[in-house]
Amino acid sequence: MSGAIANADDIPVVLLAGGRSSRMGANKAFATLGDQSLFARIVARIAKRQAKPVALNADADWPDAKGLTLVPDSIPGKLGPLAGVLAAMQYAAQRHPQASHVATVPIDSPFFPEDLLARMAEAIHTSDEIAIAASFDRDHPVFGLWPVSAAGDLETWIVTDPKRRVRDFLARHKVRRVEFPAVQTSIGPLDPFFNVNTPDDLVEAQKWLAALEDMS
Ligand SMILES: Nc1nc2c(ncn2[C@@H]2O[C@H](COP(=O)(O)OP(=O)(O)OP(=O)(O)O)[C@@H](O)[C@H]2O)c(=O)[nH]1
Repeated sequence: MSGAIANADDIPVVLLAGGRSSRMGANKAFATLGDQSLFARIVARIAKRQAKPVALNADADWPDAKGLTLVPDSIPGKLGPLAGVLAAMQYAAQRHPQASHVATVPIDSPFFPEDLLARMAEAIHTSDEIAIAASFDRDHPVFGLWPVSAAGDLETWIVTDPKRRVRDFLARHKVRRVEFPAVQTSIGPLDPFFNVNTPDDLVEAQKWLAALEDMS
């Protein structure tokens, strides 16, 4: 059954790159994996099979946005990924008024599925539904399709809910969870949403990258 969003290419994509990178100790977007920064790798991975990213949600002093529109959080204070989701929704409402949804992709998950947006778009049936990615029975809401119409509710929730738990926000809306399979590699099954938070994660990511390159 096809959903209300027929073409994933029409969905604006915003990269989430705010936050503190406190576990990495330096901005993880510029950590090097293989011969590229995570940031460059993610931009290239999206552009390969899916819509081109259009905006980068990051601090206003970001050094080089690679031609993407820079969209800082509208509520300051590094309040977490949902503050980036809100900025993405507000950006889409202003700059892509025909879009019912905006997609968010975090800057720290270099192996996300190439069919991510297509499958997420298929899962959405009405313009007010949220789609989030899942793997190994765990949700990854930073990979989401967010209804632009929910921006007001999200803004109110961020400002008024002191805990700002993502699952509490999701509970207020109709959510489609889209489960993605593990990627089989020579060293074992890779979670496609493996994310790089620490220097040790970066070492592990290098191993997964080598295993993936062995297979290609
Ligand atoms: N816009 C925005 N994005 C955020 C914020 N916090 C985290 N993110 C993004 O959300 C994704 C997941 O971030 P986390 O790893 O949970 O948090 P982090 O602040 O980047 O890193 P830690 O300080 O190590 O927890 C990444 O893509 C971050 O760039 C925020 O306050 N604003």
